[in-house]
Amino acid sequence: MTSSNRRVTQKTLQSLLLKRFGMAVATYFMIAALAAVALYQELFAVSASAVLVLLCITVVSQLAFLGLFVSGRNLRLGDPSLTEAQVLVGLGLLTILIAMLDKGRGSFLVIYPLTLLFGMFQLPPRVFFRCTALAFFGFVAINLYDAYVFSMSDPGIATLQVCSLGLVLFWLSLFASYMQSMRQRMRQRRLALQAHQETLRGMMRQLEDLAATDELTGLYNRRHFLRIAARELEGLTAKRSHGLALIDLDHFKGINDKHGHAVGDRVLQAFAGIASACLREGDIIARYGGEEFVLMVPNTDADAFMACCERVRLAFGETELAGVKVQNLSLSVGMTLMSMHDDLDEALQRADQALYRAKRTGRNRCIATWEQADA
Ligand SMILES: Nc1nc2c(ncn2[C@@H]2O[C@H](COP(=O)(O)OP(=O)(O)OP(=O)(O)O)[C@@H](O)[C@H]2O)c(=O)[nH]1
Repeated sequence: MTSSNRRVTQKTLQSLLLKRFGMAVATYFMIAALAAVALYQELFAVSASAVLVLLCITVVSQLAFLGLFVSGRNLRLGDPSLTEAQVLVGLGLLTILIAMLDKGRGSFLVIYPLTLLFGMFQLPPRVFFRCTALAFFGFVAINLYDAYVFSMSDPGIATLQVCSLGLVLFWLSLFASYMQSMRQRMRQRRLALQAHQETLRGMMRQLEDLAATDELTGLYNRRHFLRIAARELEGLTAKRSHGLALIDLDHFKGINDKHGHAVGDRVLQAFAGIASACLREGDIIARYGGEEFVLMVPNTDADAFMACCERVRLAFGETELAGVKVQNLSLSVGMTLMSMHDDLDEALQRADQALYRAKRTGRNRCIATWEQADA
């Protein structure tokens, strides 16, 4: 991943985490409103100033989280979402709030599952179970303490509250682990699907290559050449020209007749290798059919194009096949230049006429249409 990509991903993650943090803060506001109602109804066993101290602790804890998110320090931690820490702080504050209450505890118990919901999709099942256990034992501890100091107002209701909280939290743990396994399965399916897509894309690429390539020589085939040559011609500007050449191996029938078809094939392959080695990246060579090839050299002029074709001709003349002595290998070339608004078929015809002239005047030579015009 590039550093700019990483930065974009981190920014998206941070804004998502800040949104979630905003939701948590909104929940704190709602609980504070509920606590205010309880205070008004005189349901607290402690003074209003003790409740105020708890409120201040809550504000400080949330400001600490906000500071971590805004400064980006959370990104240096193992879990940048700080989910476990936020859930634990939430559960701790809630347990203290409940401990401060006298009769209204039952109403605040529903906030335990609400707090735990924040961690349900994020926390691993083991950690989630630990959080629910802490919430449960925190509440049990409050009641045990009340019993110890003989301040339990209604032991029956307290027992019922402990049991119902235990039940709800146990169910929540099971549900969380079920949700996690569902997510895991979905992620595995998505990965498998991505792998299938990649294989399909690879197969498509192979098919495209096969459809564009001549099997024997590995060069482009005629159909593909015509397609890319037309595209190159479209992009041609007024002051530039492309070179187009038809290349025909001389007396190829004789090679086949004398050495056999297999050797003829090797000569065709040797030509493909030599021509590719002589050309530059961007030059387009293709098998036009039989022992005939077509070459397009983009953005060239008469001299440079002639030099290029001569290079191929001379290199092919020096070809040696391992294990067979094929003598006098040569080729003839018909060349033309294409300018803007030129027609590809017409240019191919011009090159063909030049090739015909090269054959007629003795083979093993490059003849250009502009030379015909000069002559
Ligand atoms: N080995 C082999 N031969 C091929 C292939 N395709 C075409 N040929 C042969 O190439 C020969 C071309 O012969 P001609 O068109 O008479 O041309 P030439 O013998 O090269 O004569 P000039 O072009 O006039 O120099 C034919 O015998 C075809 O059978 C191929 O894929 N492999």
